[in-house]
Amino acid sequence: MVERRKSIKVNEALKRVIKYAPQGSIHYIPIHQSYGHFLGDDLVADHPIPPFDRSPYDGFAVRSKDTEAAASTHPQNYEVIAEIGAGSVFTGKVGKMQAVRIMTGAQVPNGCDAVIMFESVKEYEACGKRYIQIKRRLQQGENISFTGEDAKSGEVLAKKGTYISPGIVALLATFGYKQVPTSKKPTVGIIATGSELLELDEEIQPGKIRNSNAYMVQSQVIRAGGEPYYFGQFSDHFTACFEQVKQALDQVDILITTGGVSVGDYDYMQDIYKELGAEILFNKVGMRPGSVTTVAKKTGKLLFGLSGNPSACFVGFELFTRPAIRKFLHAFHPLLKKETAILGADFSKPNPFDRFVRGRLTFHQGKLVATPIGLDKSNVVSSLGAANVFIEFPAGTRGYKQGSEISVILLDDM
Ligand SMILES: Nc1nc2c(c(=O)[nH]1)N[C@H]1C(S)=C(S)[C@@H](COP(=O)(O)OP(=O)(O)OC[C@H]3O[C@@H](n4cnc5c(N)ncnc54)[C@H](O)[C@@H]3O)O[C@H]1N2
Ligand code: MOO
Ligand SMILES: [Mg+2]
Repeated sequence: MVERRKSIKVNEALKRVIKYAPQGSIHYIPIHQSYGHFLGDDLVADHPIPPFDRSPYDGFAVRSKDTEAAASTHPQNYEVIAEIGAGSVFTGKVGKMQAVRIMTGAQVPNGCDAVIMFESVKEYEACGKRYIQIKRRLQQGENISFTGEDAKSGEVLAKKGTYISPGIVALLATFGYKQVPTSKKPTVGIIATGSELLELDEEIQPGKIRNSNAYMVQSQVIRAGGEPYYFGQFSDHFTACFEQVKQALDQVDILITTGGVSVGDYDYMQDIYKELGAEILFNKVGMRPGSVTTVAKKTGKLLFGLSGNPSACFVGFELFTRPAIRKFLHAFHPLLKKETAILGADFSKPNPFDRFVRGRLTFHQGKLVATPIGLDKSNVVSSLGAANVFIEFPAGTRGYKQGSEISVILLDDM
């Protein structure tokens, strides 16, 4: 008799995954490798930015009070007593009706409180001295980038768990993080099962197909922030698969298998979990595709039994494995990122369960538009290439018209 499985809701399944998903350790890595990791600690400004009052222009630094009388009909003259480029500091004293020639990025000399651009002054020489002429009054603080106006000392500029984007790398460099505290990426083992699977360089044979899941899942792991480790593909033999799963689990933080999770005669994954002594968190979810997605836990590690069907495998990974990887990484937002979009085409199927339709999200006249792509079956591979979202059709609904507001899950969420 075929086993009857108890189906649970997607949210409940996700709750169980998040509850048991472990978190990884924090370690230091060189800054040039930090892009794409997650911050393992708050990024705190340990000094103000800019660290000194500086000039945002190439021009002349003056004392604004010396320009009080300046007007187009009444130009004032200032002696240029020094010249400083970025990186140099003028340590002398700037006196009444004096100016310092200053370049963008240089520290404003003590006593000066305004900068005027080259283009706004007239330069001339007299008796071997250099002068400028100013024809308007300058405000105190005019054209000065003040100490701390960009970031104050002690300010938390990015919280632990923030994704390290190129902008975060700029901040890390600004504050001297040659080594960056990051969450260790989980090693995610991948095992493909199926006696029908051909290696990629094998010719197509009757009844056989090439193994696409293993490679698809490896790239999904990388996109989610994990480190994939591929153990290879194995025929549907209980002992061989059991031994491989058992060995692999010792070597990784998270283990993914594809195929063999349904109720077929050669679907051994449930038996493997049993033999391992793993506790099954769920083995049926009220969703399509991916209803057979199974998650088990063993000695603090999660085992994801993803479907063999490519689209079901893809969806099962994004819905359940990605959040577990993000939790391992201490990500600030481990859960899926959603947006509201306008449906780009009619979707007439009934939805007796939560449906996750591969879709393409685009902008149209300032709005997000999500359009289902191609074939919507769980065994297809052709609609995966163009998908950048899942369009969510909740259980108990039917007949969505083009233009309806729908919720989408972002696949490229960083
Ligand atoms: N009697 C029932 N039959 C099925 C049920 C059910 O509830 N009762 N569920 C169906 C659903 S839904 C799905 S999804 C599949 C899940 O099957 P498995 O996860 O057990 O996967 P397999 O049987 O091993 O393979 C399914 C399908 O996918 C192809 N496959 C497998 N591995 C790969 C790979 N690495 N790359 C590409 N394609 C792969 C395989 O050849 C099969 O065609 O079960 C339904 N059946
Ligand atoms: O697990 Mo299946 O994908 O629902 O078609
Ligand atoms: Mg099967």
